[in-house]
Amino acid sequence: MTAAGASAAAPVPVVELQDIRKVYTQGELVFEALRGVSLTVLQGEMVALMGPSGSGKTTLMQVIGLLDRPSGGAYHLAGRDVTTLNENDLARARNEDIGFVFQAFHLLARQTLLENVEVPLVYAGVPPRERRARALDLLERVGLADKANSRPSQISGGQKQRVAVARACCWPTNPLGTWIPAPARK
Ligand SMILES: Nc1ncnc2c1ncn2[C@@H]1O[C@H](COP(=O)(O)OP(=O)(O)OP(=O)(O)O)[C@@H](O)[C@H]1O
Repeated sequence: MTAAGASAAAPVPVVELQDIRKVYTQGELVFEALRGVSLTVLQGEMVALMGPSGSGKTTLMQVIGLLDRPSGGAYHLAGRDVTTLNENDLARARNEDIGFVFQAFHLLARQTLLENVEVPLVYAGVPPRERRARALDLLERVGLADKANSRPSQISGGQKQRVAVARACCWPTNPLGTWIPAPARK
């Protein structure tokens, strides 16, 4: 037996940080919140970021989530250098490549759960019928399809979190470019 054809495909790096630094300045005060963070997250990997209060977890997540720019270092997201993107391209990358579940959920109070989940697809210009179908599919996956027309004020904290998870998964493509439909339902 030869090795050729027997080896599994190499895992694809999705997040690659090299020597990331973040400096906050307030007038004369300069504070170095990140001092050279290097991290690689492969496709399909689950990573938990842990550290004492004030150690820079939020700062790092804001950099990874393209909500803030690093002061130095290199960041490649799904193989693309994102440190040089302009604001429009950053907004597009946030919409297409990143899903966020915020601690406080940040659901839109006046919109239904279905409309909340649809939001990333509205920004991406996906036609209404398709985005409704996708959002409903995601609500089904988190067990909330029967509450699609409820508002955030009518559901529990755990249910809000599930809606936020569904919204975070609701992007036009995943970082590597494919939409994975739910398995057929009986
Ligand atoms: N906008 C800012 N201006 C100046 N300093 C900041 C700013 N944001 C955060 N910091 C400082 O940077 C450091 C890292 O903050 P960060 O919020 O990333 O920590 P954290 O690990 O998420 O903390 P916690 O677990 O308490 O939420 C802290 O010392 C904080 O005071």
